[in-house]
Amino acid sequence: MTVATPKKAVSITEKVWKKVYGNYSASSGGANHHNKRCSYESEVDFYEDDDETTMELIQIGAERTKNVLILMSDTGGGHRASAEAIRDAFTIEFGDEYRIIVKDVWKEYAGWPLNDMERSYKFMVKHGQLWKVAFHSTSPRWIHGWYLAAMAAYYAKEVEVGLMEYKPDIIISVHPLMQHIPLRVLKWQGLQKKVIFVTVITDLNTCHPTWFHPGVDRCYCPSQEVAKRALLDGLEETQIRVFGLPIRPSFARAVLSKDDLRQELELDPNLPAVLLMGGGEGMGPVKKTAKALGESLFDKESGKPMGQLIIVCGRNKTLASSLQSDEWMIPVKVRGFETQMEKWMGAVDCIITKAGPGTIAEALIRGLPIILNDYIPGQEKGNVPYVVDNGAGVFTRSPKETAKLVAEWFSTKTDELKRMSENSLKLAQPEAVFNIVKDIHELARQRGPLFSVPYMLTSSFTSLI
Ligand SMILES: CCCCC/C=C\C/C=C\CCCCCCCC(=O)OC[C@H](CO[C@@H]1O[C@H](CO)[C@H](O)[C@H](O)[C@H]1O)OC(=O)CCCCCCC/C=C\C/C=C\CCCCC
Ligand SMILES: O=c1ccn([C@@H]2O[C@H](COP(=O)(O)OP(=O)(O)O)[C@@H](O)[C@H]2O)c(=O)[nH]1
Repeated sequence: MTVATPKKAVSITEKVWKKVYGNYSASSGGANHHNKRCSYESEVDFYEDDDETTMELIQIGAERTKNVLILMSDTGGGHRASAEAIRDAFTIEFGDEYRIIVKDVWKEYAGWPLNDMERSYKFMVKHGQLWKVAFHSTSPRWIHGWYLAAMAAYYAKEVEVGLMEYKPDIIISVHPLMQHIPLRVLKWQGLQKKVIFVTVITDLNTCHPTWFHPGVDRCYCPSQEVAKRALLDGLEETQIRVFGLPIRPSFARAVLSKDDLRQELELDPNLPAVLLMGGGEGMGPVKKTAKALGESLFDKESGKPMGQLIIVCGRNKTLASSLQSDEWMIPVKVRGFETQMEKWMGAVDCIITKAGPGTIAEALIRGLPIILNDYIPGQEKGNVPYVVDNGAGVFTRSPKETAKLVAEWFSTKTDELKRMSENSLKLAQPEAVFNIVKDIHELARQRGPLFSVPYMLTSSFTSLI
C-alpha cells in the first residue's frame, strides 16, 4: 500500500472546490464550475489532468478509484443539470475516490429510435396533445415493459459495448428510459448483483412509471408524492430514499450577495427584477409574457420603469434573436443558454417559468416566488400543485395576468412577494444532492473493501446467442 503525501499544503476541500468551480470567489458569488469544464465530452480529461498538487487518493486504503457512470439524455435541460449536480457533489465530497462519467449511451451506441430521443421528444412536446397521448398510453407497465424489453434485445450488443467501455462499479440513471435496458444487459452479463444500480428521479410529482424499476438498489425520490408512487408501483420501502431533487452545488454552497451579483451581471442596482425563462429549450409563452411585462412594468404616470426584466431563452435561438431586436421601455436583458443560472436567480426578486422541476427546485433554493405559466402534460402537471399548494407561487397561463401580478408584487403587494419568498425557502432542499451521493457512497462501502467488478470474467451477450 502506498500512501502519498500532498506536495503542496492545499486542503483537499479547497482543491476539490477549485477543481469543480475554478477560482471561486465568495464575494462575487463566483461559483463558476463552467469556467474549467463546460462540456461533458471532456468528462474523462477532467479526471486525467492531475497537477502536481494532486494527492493519490486512489492508493490510500488500497482501494482503487471507482467508476460511476451517470446515464442521461438531453430531453429537456433537467436531466443534464441533475447529472452535473451529482458529478460535482461526488467530487466535493469524495475527491478522486470516484471517477464520474456522464453519458447518453443511447446516442453514442444504440440506433433508432433510442439514439434520436432528443429530437423525437422536442417534436412531441411541441405538439402537446401528441406527448400527452404518448405519455399516458405508455404508462401501463405491460406496455412500456414489453417495448423496452424488445429494445434491449435488439440493441443488446451496442448497449453492452457502451456500458462496458466505462467498466462502471456504480450506474446512476437520471432518466426515465434508462433503467430497463441497462438492467437487462447487466443481468445477461451476470453483473446485476455486482454493479450498483440506482435511479435518481428528476420529476417532482406526476412522473412516468418507467422511472420505477424493481431491480434497482436504490430509487431516490425528490418528494413524498413520488415515493408514494414508487411504493404503489411495486418498489420496496428499503429501496426508496427521499432527499429532494439534486441541484448543482453551486446553488447550495455559494455565498451570493444580490448587490454584487447585480453589479457583475450589469443589472440596475435599484430596480426590482423579474427573471423569465422556459427550461433548457426556452419553451412556453415567453415572448408574449415579455411583451406584457414591458408594458406593465413601465409607470406611465412618472414615465419611469418600476422594474427590470431578464429573459433567459436557453437553446431557443429564434426566440433570443427575436427578443433582442425588440424595443423596450424598461431595462431588459435577453440571454441565450446561460451556464451560471445560480447567479441570475440570485440577482432577481421573482421568476416566471414553465413548470420544469429543475428550474422550480433551483428557484426554491434562491427563495424566489414563482409564477408558473405553462407545463408539459404528464410529468410536469403535478409540479403546479406542488408549488401553488405550498404557497411558493401561482399558476396562470395568461401573459397579461402574469405581467399584472409582477407589477403588483413590485409596488402595492410587496408583502405577498415576501411571504411567498419565505414559503419557497421552506420547500428548498439544497442538501439533497449531497445526501444522495453520501447514500450511494454508503452503499458502495457496504459492498466491502473488495468491492470491484470482475469485468474480465463477464460474458458477452452476443456469445450467448
Ligand atoms: C405498443 C407499441 C407502442 C409503440 C410506441 C412507439 C413509440 C413510442 C412513442 C413514444 C414514447 C413515449 C415515451 C414515454 C415515456 C416517457 C417517460 C418520461 O417521463 O419521459 C420524460 C422524458 C423527458 O424528461 C422530462 O423532461 C421534462 C422537461 O422537458 C422535465 O425536465 C422532466 O423532469 C423530465 O422527466 O421524455 C423522454 O425522454 C421521452 C423521449 C421520447 C422518445 C421517443 C422516441 C421513442 C424512443 C424510445 C421509446 C422507448 C421507450 C418508450 C416507452 C414505451 C413505449 C411503448
Ligand atoms: O439557459 C439555461 C436555461 C436552463 N438551464 C437549466 O436547465 C434546467 C431546466 O430544467 P427543467 O427541469 O426546469 O426543464 P427542462 O429544460 O428539462 O424542460 C434547469 O436546471 C435550468 O437551470 C440552464 O442551465 N441554462
